[in-house]
Amino acid sequence: MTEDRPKVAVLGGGSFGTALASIAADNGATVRQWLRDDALVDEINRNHRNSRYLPDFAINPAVVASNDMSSVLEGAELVFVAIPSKAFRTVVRQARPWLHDRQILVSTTKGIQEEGFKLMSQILEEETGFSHIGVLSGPNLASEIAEKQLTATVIASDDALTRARVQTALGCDYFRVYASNDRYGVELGGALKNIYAIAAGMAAALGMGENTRSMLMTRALAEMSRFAVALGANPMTFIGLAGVGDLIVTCSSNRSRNYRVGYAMGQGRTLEEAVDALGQVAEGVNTVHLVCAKSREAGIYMPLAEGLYQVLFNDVPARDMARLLMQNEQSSDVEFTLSREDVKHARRLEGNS
Ligand SMILES: NC(=O)c1ccc[n+]([C@@H]2O[C@H](COP(=O)([O-])OP(=O)(O)OC[C@H]3O[C@@H](n4cnc5c(N)ncnc54)[C@H](O)[C@@H]3O)[C@@H](O)[C@H]2O)c1
Ligand SMILES: O=P(O)(O)OC[C@H](O)CO
Repeated sequence: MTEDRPKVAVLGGGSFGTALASIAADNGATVRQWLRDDALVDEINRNHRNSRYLPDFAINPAVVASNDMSSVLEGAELVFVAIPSKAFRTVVRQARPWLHDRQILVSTTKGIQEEGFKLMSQILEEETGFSHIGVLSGPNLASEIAEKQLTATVIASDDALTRARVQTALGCDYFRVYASNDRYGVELGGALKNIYAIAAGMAAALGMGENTRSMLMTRALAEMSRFAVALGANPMTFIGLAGVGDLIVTCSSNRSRNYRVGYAMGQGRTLEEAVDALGQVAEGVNTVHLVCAKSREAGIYMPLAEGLYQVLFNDVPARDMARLLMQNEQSSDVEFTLSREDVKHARRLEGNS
């Protein structure tokens, strides 16, 4: 019976918003999807296709698209916001008149706002003041979800109702939803891994080997967790799907937009050419800029992010940067068990003996 079905709204007509809307519909929800583009609205409603963002995907016909925010949000119990970080606050403000505090609001966006280094769920909180707020993040390439490849994600919230409602609305035989109460860590993990995916794409284009790829991902994880812990996240979150899980998929797949930007640059394209050719959002380009500024300000050691910054914005060749990074001071493997300072100290003692 239609009345018993959860009512879900998805804001955003890109690849992830479209994939998510279809999962919720497959799972029995009544789903409305908001997007700006009239032609795309029409295509989704008539042909159940989104040829701009997910051309080969047959969208569940129960998804109804509209560019009218009020009709999309009317009666919605669960609202997913899948809008790139640069436009996130603007769209939440547009939606605000039709949002209310009994709704569950969930960000799926893996980016950071420049002003105040705000994560998207913090923007949801600031713009609404509501308490049922969460973040959905994990190894979730939209195009694989569209193929119904078996996939898992994380709903992170300190609100138990938010976690349970999202697990019920999205969990199905091809999509598992795990719960976390470290919203900040899960959200930071999703944003940070995009930086290293760009570097991994570059390394692949330059023909670097599997040892190199493994070193890059593992040191990326050390760097991400160092940064996140300095900002108050739980380091254990980074051994989960939204940490190492998302890092693995994004650093390994040419379906990742961030990886593709790095790959194109490794083949000799400029950053501008690589981003233009993509035609979709690669959040990591902006994130590396913001994270490097933040880590310099807070004194957090981030050699990989800094190296990538030099390659992206100061024209340092990627291969030269890789060589420079290999000459850095020898350090600790897992610094939560052996600190970097202890390694430095031992090396000083050795030098003096
Ligand atoms: N695509 C994925 O595989 C995937 C998976 C997980 C999370 N995400 C995250 O989801 C977020 C959204 O990504 P996506 O993949 O759907 O992006 P996308 O590039 O496929 O599409 C972006 C969508 O946002 C819309 N948009 C942009 N500016 C807008 C504005 N001012 N007002 C209204 N709409 C606007 C575009 O028209 C488009 O419909 C990203 O932050 C990304 O990190 C993406
Ligand atoms: O295509 P990307 O690089 O934005 O990555 C998509 C998802 O974040 C993968 O989990």
